[in-house]
Amino acid sequence: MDACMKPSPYELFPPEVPIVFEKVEMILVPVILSSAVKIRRNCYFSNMILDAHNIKNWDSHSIKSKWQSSLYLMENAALSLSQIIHENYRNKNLVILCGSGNNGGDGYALARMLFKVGCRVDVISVLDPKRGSNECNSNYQKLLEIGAPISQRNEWSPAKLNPKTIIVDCIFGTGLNRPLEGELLAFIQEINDLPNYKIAVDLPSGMLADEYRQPGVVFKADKTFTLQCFKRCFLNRENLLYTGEISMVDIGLSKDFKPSHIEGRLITDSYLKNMLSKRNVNSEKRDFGSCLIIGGAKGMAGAVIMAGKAAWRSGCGLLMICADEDNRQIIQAALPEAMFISFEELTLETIQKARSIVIGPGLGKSQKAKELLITTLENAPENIVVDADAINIYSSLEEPPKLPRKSIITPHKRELERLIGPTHGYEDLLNKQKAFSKFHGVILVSKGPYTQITDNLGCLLVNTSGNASLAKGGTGDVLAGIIGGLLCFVPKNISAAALGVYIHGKAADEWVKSGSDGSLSPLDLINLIPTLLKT
Ligand SMILES: NC(=O)C1=CN([C@@H]2O[C@H](COP(=O)(O)OP(=O)(O)OC[C@H]3O[C@@H](n4cnc5c(N)ncnc54)[C@H](O)[C@@H]3O)[C@@H](O)[C@H]2O)[C@@H](O)CC1
Ligand SMILES: Nc1ncnc2c1ncn2[C@@H]1O[C@H](COP(=O)(O)OP(=O)(O)O)[C@@H](O)[C@H]1O
Ligand SMILES: [K+]
Repeated sequence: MDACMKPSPYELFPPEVPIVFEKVEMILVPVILSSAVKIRRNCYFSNMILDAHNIKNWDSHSIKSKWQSSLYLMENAALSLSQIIHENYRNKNLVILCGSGNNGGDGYALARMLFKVGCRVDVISVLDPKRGSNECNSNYQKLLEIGAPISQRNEWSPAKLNPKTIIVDCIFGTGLNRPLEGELLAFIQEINDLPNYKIAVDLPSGMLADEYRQPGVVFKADKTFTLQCFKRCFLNRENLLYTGEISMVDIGLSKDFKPSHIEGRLITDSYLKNMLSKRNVNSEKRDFGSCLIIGGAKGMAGAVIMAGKAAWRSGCGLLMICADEDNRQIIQAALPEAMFISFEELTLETIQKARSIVIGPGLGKSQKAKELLITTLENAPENIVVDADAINIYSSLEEPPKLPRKSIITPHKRELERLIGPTHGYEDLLNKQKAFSKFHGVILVSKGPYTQITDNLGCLLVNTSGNASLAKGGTGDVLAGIIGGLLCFVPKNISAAALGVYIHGKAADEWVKSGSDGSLSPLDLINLIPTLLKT
């Protein structure tokens, strides 16, 4: 490509990572009708991660092409918000804190809709609406007209608030352009000290939409309902401290908007739907390839057993486990589906013939492990997952062998730092992760909440499934196994990585629907794979 020609954001992403508007059917209570009636409504979520400039342009574009007036768009945004808040919190007392920009406008419109259907809402004008945006002032007037209770900030004492009241923050959204100061800063600090459950609309106030590192005081929400798309600042996991759990709300922005820059894309349910296909009636096991798992040093058989079970459930046709001879019996008893070979029995032919390889779970850091890693990397096909101890050994080598192109490396935070070197803050980490992916031509899966995947093209994919129940020993082995299994038949490695992290997280999401988040065992994830892969 001509060096002067910047690729469009669409060219940057491979075709197998398309922009999608995902349709999700939600059952909602239409608050403007009657709370007894439930309707089904199709919501659309974009998987684009955008900066504040592009979000603003998207709003303006949608107003011009679809809504005609920004008030109509705001009305629709508030309608979606009111439906979700009514559905989840209708029996609670709410206090809505409103600023003077359009985030404040959302707050006044939201309060009107909730007030009309009998919710207990108090509204606090944190900033003077009359000196704010037209949309804010107009919605303030509409709320006044219906007689809803509105107080000014200086008339209201947060300290007297009932601890059970939910605080809804509509003070600042994407328009905040500098850290909070003076009275506002002190006000947010006072609110943060309260024990109440807190919700932020679009962004927690004080959070700068484009900044990975927040320089000032930010509202600390338990839940953030963000409008239409995932914001750049959410990429830094440290900001989860302020956002709490993030949910996206469809506000009806038009689908034909072309942003000038896309930070990355979210991995959502559409991946699962697009990637899965039924097996042909005349399939045979070799069509799905064999997955070879190398790991399981003495005393660490469990890691390869879990990775193997996960690969098996994810659809590979044949499974082979290569582990320490001492583990032969336990592995064969636990995984009769797999063939077993010891470290000594591993030949170059076995490595070269495998459709996919997972190396690392329970591998240990012995001299033998080191030799196995080097031989495997030098001879493996490109369908390889390098995980756990294999990453640690690789990072410690003075002259590491070349990583096979498009291999998938799955470090958690500490392993990532061993691989790419020490980092200073999220921006540095992301830049180094991207640089590593590009330089080595590999796919790096940085694990954790919102697992972030980078590839050789500079593409950033962010997973939306999963929860803290995954913070447990052994769940990483399961992930490596799932990706290894998928690599046997999913055509592109980036898709196998994205699909793997999504399924893994989704299994955890399914688990917490019925079990407590602390009780998950990695094996529970494996048991959930079959239903998630059902086409
Ligand atoms: N029509 C639209 O454009 C829509 C906007 N929406 C909402 O509008 C929000 C963005 O609205 P705005 O652009 O009005 O921005 P905000 O509502 O975030 O408010 C920004 C206002 O605060 C001022 N300000 C910035 N930093 C400040 C600081 N540190 N201290 C004091 N004042 C400060 C700015 O000058 C501006 O007037 C979104 O987050 C979203 O909630 C939604 O209603 C959807 C439609
Ligand atoms: N708080 C969290 N929210 C979502 N996912 C998490 C969280 N903590 C851990 N995970 C996921 O759990 C897995 C843990 O992997 P890893 O740390 O390698 O575990 P182990 O080495 O013990 O198998 C990763 O897929 C990671 O993304
Ligand atoms: K807000």
